[in-house]
Amino acid sequence: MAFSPDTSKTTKVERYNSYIRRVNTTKLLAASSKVLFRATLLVSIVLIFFFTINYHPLSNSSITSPHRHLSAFYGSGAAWEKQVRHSSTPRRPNGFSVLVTGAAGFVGTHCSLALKKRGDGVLGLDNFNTYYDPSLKRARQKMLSTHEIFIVEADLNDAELLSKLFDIVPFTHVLHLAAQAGVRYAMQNPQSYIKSNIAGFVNLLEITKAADPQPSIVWASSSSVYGLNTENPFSESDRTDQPASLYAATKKAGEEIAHTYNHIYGLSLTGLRFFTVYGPWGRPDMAYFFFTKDLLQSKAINIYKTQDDKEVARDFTYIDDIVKGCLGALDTAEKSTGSGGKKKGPAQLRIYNLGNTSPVSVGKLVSILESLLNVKAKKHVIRMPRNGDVPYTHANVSLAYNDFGYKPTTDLSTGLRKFVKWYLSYYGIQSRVKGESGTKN
Ligand SMILES: O=C(O)[C@H]1O[C@H](OP(=O)(O)OP(=O)(O)OC[C@H]2O[C@@H](n3ccc(=O)[nH]c3=O)[C@H](O)[C@@H]2O)[C@H](O)[C@@H](O)[C@H]1O
Repeated sequence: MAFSPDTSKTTKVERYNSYIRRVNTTKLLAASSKVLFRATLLVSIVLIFFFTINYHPLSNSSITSPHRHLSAFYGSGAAWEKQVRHSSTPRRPNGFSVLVTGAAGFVGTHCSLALKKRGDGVLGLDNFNTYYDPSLKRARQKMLSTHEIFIVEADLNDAELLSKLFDIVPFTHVLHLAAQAGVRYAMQNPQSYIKSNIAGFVNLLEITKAADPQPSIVWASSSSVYGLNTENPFSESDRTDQPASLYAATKKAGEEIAHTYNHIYGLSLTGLRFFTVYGPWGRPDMAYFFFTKDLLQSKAINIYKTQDDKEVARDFTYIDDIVKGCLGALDTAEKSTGSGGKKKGPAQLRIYNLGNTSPVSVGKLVSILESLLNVKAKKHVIRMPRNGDVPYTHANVSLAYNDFGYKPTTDLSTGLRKFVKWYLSYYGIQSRVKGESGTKN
């Protein structure tokens, strides 16, 4: 018989020890789950508090919006609703009621004014982000408010607020100009382009598709969609599948997204490809604007040339011509065919170039500014950095001419003269230009 030790005592002791261990573990688990529960509760409270205070759809490291309240804040209160209704009510028979997104922006401000002046109702929407000097946006807002145009401060991605606006106002049209602009900045802050130009646009389309009545939408695409296109001039039927920058790619994506919402929901959509728009109240991030600033401060400027040492040129288009194009597109926009998100028939889908049809080199632009400002530029002619820029743009506008009589009438010298006059006046700079007032009004 094999030796077998008596294990009955040791087994009892082990069982007892094991029991004690289990009891201790259970106690420990209970205690730790209490601690865990409390910690989770605390973290949740902190997180809820943090997002309530700080969440903003456009928040990112380099662009901020000062308006960080919840949408419920904007959308509450009888006084607020009264302003929304008052601003958006047309004052002419059969006038439009237009929601202008990006109303504190350059093109948005000019279009809002033009619509209001002819008797349409205009409600603005803008997030007043810091991509460029927000004080200029505030000054535009102030100017619009003297014409009884109210701007709601909110982001395109704020679905709750947007639906509230559509609950209050039966908008006939949306002029969608809010976007992350700038070709070269897309390399620094790519996400801001996705947030505004894609997510924001889709959010707007989701709200408008569900609105009853559905408004007609006119929106800003860009000449940059032509990218590396070599046809000259650029026509709407040319290829646009070679964007040179993320900005261009998001605008091109917008055109495809517009197709989808038109196809599924019957939204009437018109995209306008703007060609380098300039003029009074313009954008400080654009070359003509910061060249003016730098020339006046005797700073050197970089003038780009192509990789094969050719001059870079743009079809610079004056703001008043663009405004006429936007109003023409709104006036000829057919009604959307859906209601409450259901398509009832085919709807209009359009794309137009809005350019000047007359490209001018950047060198020529600088020499016009030199003569208007009466200064000599310190020019550095350098090869265009590989940052999304294209060598030239040139619009064929015959489609817009045929459909709504679009005909640009302002040449670059005339337009820049008006810009310089505004610039000197706005910044209170003593004029060196004969006959120009340099006092801020
Ligand atoms: O049509 C559009 O859809 C776009 O137009 C505008 O882009 P662009 O045509 O690139 O205008 P802008 O930056 O003023 O540069 C003008 C010229 O100066 C050259 N340029 C620029 C900077 C510089 O330091 N030196 C220089 O030579 C530069 O190479 C270019 O040839 C809008 O900004 C954009 O948001 C979008 O709307």
